[in-house]
Amino acid sequence: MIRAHSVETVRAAEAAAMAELPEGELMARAARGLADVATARLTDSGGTTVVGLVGAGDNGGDTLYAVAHLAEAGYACAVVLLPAAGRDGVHAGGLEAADGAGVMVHLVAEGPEALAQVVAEADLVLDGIVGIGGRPGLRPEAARLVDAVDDDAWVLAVDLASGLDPAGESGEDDAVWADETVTFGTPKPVHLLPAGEAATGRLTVVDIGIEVDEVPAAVERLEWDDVAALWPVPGRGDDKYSRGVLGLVAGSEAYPGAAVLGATAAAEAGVGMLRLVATPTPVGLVHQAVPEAVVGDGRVQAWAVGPGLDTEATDADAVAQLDVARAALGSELPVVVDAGGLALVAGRREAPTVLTPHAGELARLLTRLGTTGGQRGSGSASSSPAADELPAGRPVTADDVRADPLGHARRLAALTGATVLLKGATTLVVTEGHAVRSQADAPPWLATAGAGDVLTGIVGTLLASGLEPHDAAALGALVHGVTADRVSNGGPLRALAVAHGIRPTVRDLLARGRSAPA
Ligand SMILES: NC(=O)C1=CN([C@@H]2O[C@H](COP(=O)(O)OP(=O)(O)OC[C@H]3O[C@@H](n4cnc5c(N)ncnc54)[C@H](OP(=O)(O)O)[C@@H]3O)[C@@H](O)[C@H]2O)[C@@H](O)CC1
Ligand SMILES: Nc1ncnc2c1ncn2[C@@H]1O[C@H](COP(=O)(O)OP(=O)(O)O)[C@@H](O)[C@H]1O
Ligand SMILES: [K+]
Repeated sequence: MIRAHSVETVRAAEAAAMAELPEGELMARAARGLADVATARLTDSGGTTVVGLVGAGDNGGDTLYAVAHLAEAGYACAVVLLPAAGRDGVHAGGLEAADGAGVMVHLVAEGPEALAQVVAEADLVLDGIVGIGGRPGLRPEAARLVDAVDDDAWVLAVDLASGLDPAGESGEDDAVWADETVTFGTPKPVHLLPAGEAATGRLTVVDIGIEVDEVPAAVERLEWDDVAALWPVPGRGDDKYSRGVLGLVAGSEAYPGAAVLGATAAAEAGVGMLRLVATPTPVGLVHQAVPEAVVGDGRVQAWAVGPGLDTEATDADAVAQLDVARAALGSELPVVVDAGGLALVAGRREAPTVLTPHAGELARLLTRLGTTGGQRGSGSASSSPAADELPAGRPVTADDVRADPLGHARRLAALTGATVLLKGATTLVVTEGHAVRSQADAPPWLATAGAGDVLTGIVGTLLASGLEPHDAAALGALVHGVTADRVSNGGPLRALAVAHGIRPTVRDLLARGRSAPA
């Protein structure tokens, strides 16, 4: 599992480590690690020139020392000191090291054109403008230099891409767009959350000897090697009932295919037994595609409610199906609720519940439950001026959710007590009292109709086997995403193919776990 820690945790761990170490040792380790990564990238690309963008804090200090190492190794190195105070405005020890190594030092006072030319010549750019002490956004002089970076240069962000909110809660358009981020000690929330993940690029963690293992993480991400420990594997004493029966309330005369996708996914994920509650057309299709499924209501260990459910339909079959859906939501059994089922969510549910909206569904649900737009989510550290200018009392929109996915997912989790799995390129899993989980395993090809129905089938299977909602949701998102990546293999995919890819994917992930060292 990748664990990201808050800035406060990192500062405390840094202080504890510094108390035990000689002055400057942590920064020396950070700079050495940074220079090693930079050297590896320059070796790969055949690059020879390095430019460091240096801000006022210790992030600039790391950068100055790293550039000094690179100059000593023979690379042509320059730095641009961004503070208006010039040489007096940056880390003194770092500047001394850079001077001593023969690094060319440029000041902002030289003017934007001259500096843009310096930056444009770099094969590798070290972004040391700000780190965890930074406020979101770039100042104009920094933004101009960042714009001047050559498209082919490797942009290496020091600790985090400058301009991003270190907590990863507020999005920021004006930030460095890194090819790679070298972070120290532990990842920070921004590296794993939607607001910062894309600008972070590849994430490399350098060990500098700070201790955070015992401290709760702010954000977690399950990795392939976590699957074996979490995935329900049957034992000798199991039967189909003890493994977990899933009741799938899905499919309608209007959207029959969703039931096939959900049922196929559950069967492929190895559900003990599947009961389908649907109207005649989806029942007929599922009979063909998933002969293992049993039709009709009955005893189950968990429910999956919603794929292709038509809550507007009024014929007798649909009404009977909707009655089962409402009864499932009113029961004390675990439920995963998706698509049409979300329209039936009325508020808090005490039993284990996973809601799996995309941004538009989350917006509609929050609006219906009485939340309004025009303010940021409860989890947001700052409020965006654009959002504040909106009139209070208007409906929450999908754009509101996209601007602050974590804040809105937290709001729904607080309103319903449920685990909220917010779908997107990075899928968030939010449960009150737990570290946020963030999974980014899928290729963009997964953004295709029906993909969500497959996810519901997987998460339902995991709930039926007894997994906690937080684990079922994150593990389901991981397996869904990894399967999509394998099925896509760089090209288009269809939802049914993802469903059919689950079995070999889970088998291979379990085999990895068996061969991994204990
Ligand atoms: N923690 C650890 O274990 C270790 C941490 N290490 C390193 O220290 C870094 C943290 O250093 P830090 O605390 O000095 O803060 P940092 O990120 O350099 O920025 C603060 C400065 O930037 C300025 N500023 C703020 N916002 C701005 C903006 N938008 N645009 C422009 N300027 C802005 C602000 O000045 P102000 O404008 O407020 O006068 C202030 O002076 C950390 O990320 C890591 O790299 C390593 O050495 C090893 C061990
Ligand atoms: N850009 C993207 N990159 C990777 N995965 C994505 C992207 N956009 C959406 N997804 C994933 O694709 C799936 C789409 O599900 P959903 O929107 O519910 O589709 P449907 O309702 O048609 O089944 C979700 O699992 C979501 O996380
Ligand atoms: K930085």
